[in-house]
Amino acid sequence: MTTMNICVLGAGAWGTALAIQAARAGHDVTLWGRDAAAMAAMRVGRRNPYLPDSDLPAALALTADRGEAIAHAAQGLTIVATPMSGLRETLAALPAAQRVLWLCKGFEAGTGRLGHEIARELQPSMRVGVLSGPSFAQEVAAGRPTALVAASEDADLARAAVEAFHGDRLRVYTSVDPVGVEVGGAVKNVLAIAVGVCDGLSHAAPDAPGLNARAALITRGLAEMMRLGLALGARPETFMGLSGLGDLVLTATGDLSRNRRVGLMLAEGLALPDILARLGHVAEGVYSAPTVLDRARAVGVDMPITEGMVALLDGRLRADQAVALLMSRDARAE
Ligand SMILES: NC(=O)C1=CN([C@@H]2O[C@H](COP(=O)(O)OP(=O)(O)OC[C@H]3O[C@@H](n4cnc5c(N)ncnc54)[C@H](O)[C@@H]3O)[C@@H](O)[C@H]2O)C=CC1
Ligand SMILES: O=C(CO)COP(=O)(O)O
Repeated sequence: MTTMNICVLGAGAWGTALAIQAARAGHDVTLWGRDAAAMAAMRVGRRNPYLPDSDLPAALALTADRGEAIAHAAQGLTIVATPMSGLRETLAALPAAQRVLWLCKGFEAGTGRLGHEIARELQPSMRVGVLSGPSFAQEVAAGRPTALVAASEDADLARAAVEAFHGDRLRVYTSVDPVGVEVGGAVKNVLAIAVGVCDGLSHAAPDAPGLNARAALITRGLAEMMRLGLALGARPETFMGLSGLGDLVLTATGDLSRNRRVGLMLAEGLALPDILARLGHVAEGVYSAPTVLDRARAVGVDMPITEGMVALLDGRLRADQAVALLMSRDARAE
């Protein structure tokens, strides 16, 4: 293995977990976080409060100086690990020669753009890609087996992602379909909210939605994700892979998912601001849902589950009404 200089920009749960993974693999890793006091505390305690059960490897460098972190990876690999809302600003701050992978999953609020579309707008010559797939940060930090997919039009960049993270606990597959990988990652978050709502309602009454409804939502959700992806130019097989079906199953059914937990709490009748305060982490589906729907409408794609979630998140429908609306749709061919 060749040792690589890697910087991870964003010290939340996922950036920290992958920084731990790359440092354990023997790379020279610098993790940047924007909160200087939090980074100083992490330097002393060797823990990130987002991942309270995982020690930070001694060799992992921690900084609140973004320029220093970027310079460290000038010849290596830069990982953008901010939420979707920070991707634009972070990409704009990078030199064009930097090789960059981002981890965020969503459509940008306001513009409705995917990560690769933002990169094309800001840094057309930059070598870029996305790392996605079913992966709770806590499990990766704990060294539990995980498989990811690195997607880029630049084969060398996808190979660099494999070199940075692939190991006996973390497999990294490559893909040449960043559009499909990004659409999967963005839409599954909205669908996970929907499945959380369904599961949260399941004890409300003997005829409440149960396991049958959950399986139907996941399957029809996958169809909805795929319709949008194909309309945006993705390859159909990508949706059967790790970033599509894989991440949808994980996020919709795994209680570590923040998006699923948003759905469970909406089903309890909690207000969205209270839910987000309780979560303490980003739940991208909340911010992406309206933009997923806007993009779908712009290309003439029907996304009824997403539409129901947008109405619920807006406060136009209650949780039970959003689910009832899906059941009241006209019969059609699968
Ligand atoms: N946590 C997980 O298991 C996984 C998360 N992801 C994705 O990774 C992205 C980040 O998620 P997490 O790390 O889990 O979020 P988190 O909520 O744990 O942490 C987000 C961190 O980003 C920082 N941040 C926010 N805006 C920023 C900006 N503009 N510049 C710099 N830092 C900024 C916050 O201060 C916070 O430390 C999201 O898009 C999420 O969907 C993807 C796979 C797994
Ligand atoms: O993307 C994830 C797992 O692959 C994390 O999902 P949540 O953001 O819903 O926790």
